[in-house]
Amino acid sequence: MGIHIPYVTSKASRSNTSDEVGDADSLGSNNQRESPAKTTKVMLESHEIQRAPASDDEDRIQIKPVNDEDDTSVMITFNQSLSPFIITLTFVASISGFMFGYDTGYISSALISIGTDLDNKVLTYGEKEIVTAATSLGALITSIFAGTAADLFGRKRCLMGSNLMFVIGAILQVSAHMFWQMAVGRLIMGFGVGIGSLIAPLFISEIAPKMIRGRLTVINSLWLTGGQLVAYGCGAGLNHVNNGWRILVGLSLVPTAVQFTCLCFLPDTPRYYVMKGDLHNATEVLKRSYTDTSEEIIERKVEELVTLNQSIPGKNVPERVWNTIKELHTVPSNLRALIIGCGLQAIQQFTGWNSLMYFSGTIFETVGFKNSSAVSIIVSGTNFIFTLVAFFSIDKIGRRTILLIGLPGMTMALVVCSIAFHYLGIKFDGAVAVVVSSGFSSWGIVIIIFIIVFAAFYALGIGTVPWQQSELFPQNVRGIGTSYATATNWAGSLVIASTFLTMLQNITPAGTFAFFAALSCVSTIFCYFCYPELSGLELEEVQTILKDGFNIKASQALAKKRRQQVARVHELKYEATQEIIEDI
Ligand SMILES: O[C@H]1[C@H](O)[C@@H](O)[C@H](O)[C@@H](O)[C@H]1O
Repeated sequence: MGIHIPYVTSKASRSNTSDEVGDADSLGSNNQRESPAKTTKVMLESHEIQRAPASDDEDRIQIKPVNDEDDTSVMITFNQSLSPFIITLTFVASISGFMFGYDTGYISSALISIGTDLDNKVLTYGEKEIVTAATSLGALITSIFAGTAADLFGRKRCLMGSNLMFVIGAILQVSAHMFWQMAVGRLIMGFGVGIGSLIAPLFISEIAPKMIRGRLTVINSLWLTGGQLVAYGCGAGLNHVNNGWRILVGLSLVPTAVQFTCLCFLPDTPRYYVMKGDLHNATEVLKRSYTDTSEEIIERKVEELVTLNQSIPGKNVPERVWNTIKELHTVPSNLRALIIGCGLQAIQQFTGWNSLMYFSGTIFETVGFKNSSAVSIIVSGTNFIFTLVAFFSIDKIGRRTILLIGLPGMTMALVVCSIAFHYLGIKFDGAVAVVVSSGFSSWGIVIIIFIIVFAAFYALGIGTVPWQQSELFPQNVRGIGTSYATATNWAGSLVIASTFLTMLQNITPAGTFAFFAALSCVSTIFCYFCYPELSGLELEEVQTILKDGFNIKASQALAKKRRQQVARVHELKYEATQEIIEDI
């Protein structure tokens, strides 16, 4: 029994699509390789299906293997549902996301419950800023090197190294009685956070089937925002427990231990094995990832990875690193990718979200809410829920669209908060905030509501999209390119964490929120002009889009077309399955 799935040739697809996508198609088809016009056999749900040359244009599946890394991805996608092995790898790698979230989240409650436990005195605003910012500083330092380290030592070993940093950092904090020990513990924990924040999305993007790469990467963000939520929840629960903050820090050892143990039994990514010349392990991992895919396709996939690996120039490691850095800055499409990658990460941080993450307890206490932890849970819960909304919309609605909904929404919410803070009238008496109109205020309610609205728009767009950074860069500069972008994230986080409370004091809360609103507004303009729609695009298409400009219109047309094609593949898959069922 055979079902005919018409074969695609790039020539045919080009002639078919030119009027639909105009510029986009001519951009997308530049470097396409001709698919062999021969009959290929593929397996669908253990039944043999034949791909035959198409006789008429209408029936052709217009998916063309055009990317820089895997001609085989389309075939694999056709044959393969998501395997338990890929799900396991994704979830284990995402524990780093959880650690990122938990470690940046617990500090808000800990700052309140530490009381006089360190140096027998209440922490000043400056000391609070140092303890908070130490983690961002640590993360900044390691994120600069983590991309190169991942290529040298492997993604898995880097993640395991980050686990060790988490353990050392947590032990130092749990046993701290002096402010400086606490700060050093936070710094070392930050080393782990920086490595994990870069490697986890990279790891996931390297093992994910292309068509759902966006979603699987958002799983890491879901764990991240989930980690923040859990930290707030535990923080609220332990608020009145003596030394509760020590338990809060100690709890972070659990996910670290789980990840380390799991990683002992799991492999690295196929791409890393190929880089090391270990083709046997690369093949094994691919086989376990794509259990329904034929050996022939797996072999071709490995060959493609090998070809790509050879395209990185240089005889030895330092030369290759140097050439990669040069290529990142001198190839125009890479430079544009870098501008977008770093730009989005900078926007994510400089629009102020983390000031709420780190200091929401302090802010809500300032506006008169006694149960500040409960409000913080609502805010981080909103962040989590809207990351879930992003998970469902990032591939369907598209990255650019959700960004351009999110940023104006954030601007509006920040403007309202700024106005409300103005009328609430907060003054600083030394380091202590004093609300001018004491008692319960309706402006306080407005602030809480619009901070929640801000959280929703943030999580939907800019909180999630920048972590898709791996797709911006071609394989040969991906490690270093994502390192730059991640380092930008942590540099921004560091600046915000170390200046926010000082800003509140010096330019007032109204001024601080107005400043963030202005940055959100400028960011909307940046994204409107510079961020193309990348959902559903093959990686080489991303490069081609960025070759001679940001090509927004062309990218939108191409993304739309790719979505239609994927829908058509699913339709065909369904029809084929139906036919098999009928035959039985
Ligand atoms: O994407 C994440 C997420 O939005 C977190 O809530 C935030 O704290 C991080 O800084 C950010 O990178």
